[in-house]
Amino acid sequence: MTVRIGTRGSLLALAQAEEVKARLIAAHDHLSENNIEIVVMSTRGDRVLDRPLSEIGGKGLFTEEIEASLLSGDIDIAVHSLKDMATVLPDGLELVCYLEREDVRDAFISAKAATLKELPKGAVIGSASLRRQAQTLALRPDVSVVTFRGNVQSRLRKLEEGVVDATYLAVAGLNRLGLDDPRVHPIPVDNFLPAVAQGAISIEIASHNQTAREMLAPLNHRNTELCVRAERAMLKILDGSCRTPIAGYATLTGDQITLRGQVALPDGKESYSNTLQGPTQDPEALGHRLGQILRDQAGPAFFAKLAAGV
Ligand SMILES: NCc1[nH]cc(CCC(=O)O)c1CC(=O)O
Repeated sequence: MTVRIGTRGSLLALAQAEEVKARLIAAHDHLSENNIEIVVMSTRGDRVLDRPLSEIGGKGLFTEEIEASLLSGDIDIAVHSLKDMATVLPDGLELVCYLEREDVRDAFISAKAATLKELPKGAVIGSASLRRQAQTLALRPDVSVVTFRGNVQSRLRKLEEGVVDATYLAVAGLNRLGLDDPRVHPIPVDNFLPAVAQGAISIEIASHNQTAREMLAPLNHRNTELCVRAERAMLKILDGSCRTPIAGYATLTGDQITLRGQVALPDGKESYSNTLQGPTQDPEALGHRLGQILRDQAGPAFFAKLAAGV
């Protein structure tokens, strides 16, 4: 039997698929280079590069083709950056495995300054993430944020070409690619709360695929799973559409999860944050509660402004 791993074709996605392959081989005597195949797929999100993700319709953008192949049995498992995954999966699919989370922080990337604060007045920052845009404008209302998409390498190239003065990338992605660059300045999470599930790799299977489920069980990192489940439950309450700037980060101490969350307007002029603790028995309940608290805190006027496209 050959195990087929589906993935997107970016260098980061490939590195993540290779990591899962190596872990499977290490965990199972019957698996080797000879019976695990990495199947590279192109998704709509990879092909449309000239528009912000929030405009093309975030949900399923990077996953549709891969998920169809899981359901048809053309592949057995799919490896994803969990932060790119919708909170509700199509029927018949499941996330069954979470690898230990990498560095969760964003990095500020610039040759001109080590922090956003030190950038010259009116600087131009490239980012397609509404969250990073909102967090940036909240700290520096004078800068402009321009849409800036593409894979990690192409974004670094645009920085080199001087298209922008700075950009952001997740430290996890840079680490997985082995990129060590003097322009990379990790930002403390307290100053710039990361995206929900940032730094976590998750593995999706068709629910009926018992073989895949059992094969992946030894790869699961329980603490990561509990934290990202709480984060994603919060995200689900606040917005499934990717049009709301949302940040969330959970940590675990003993049997308690501490979950921090934030919602903001894209222009950075309004932002609401809160922190809540709850037991590891029910990460979803914690996420739901914090999501509801943030929704009440922000109030109907906030969501009306969001809907109006402020
Ligand atoms: N949205 C693209 C994406 N999805 C996952 C990562 C980085 C790795 C991770 O967070 O797991 C990135 C690039 C980035 O935001 O810098």
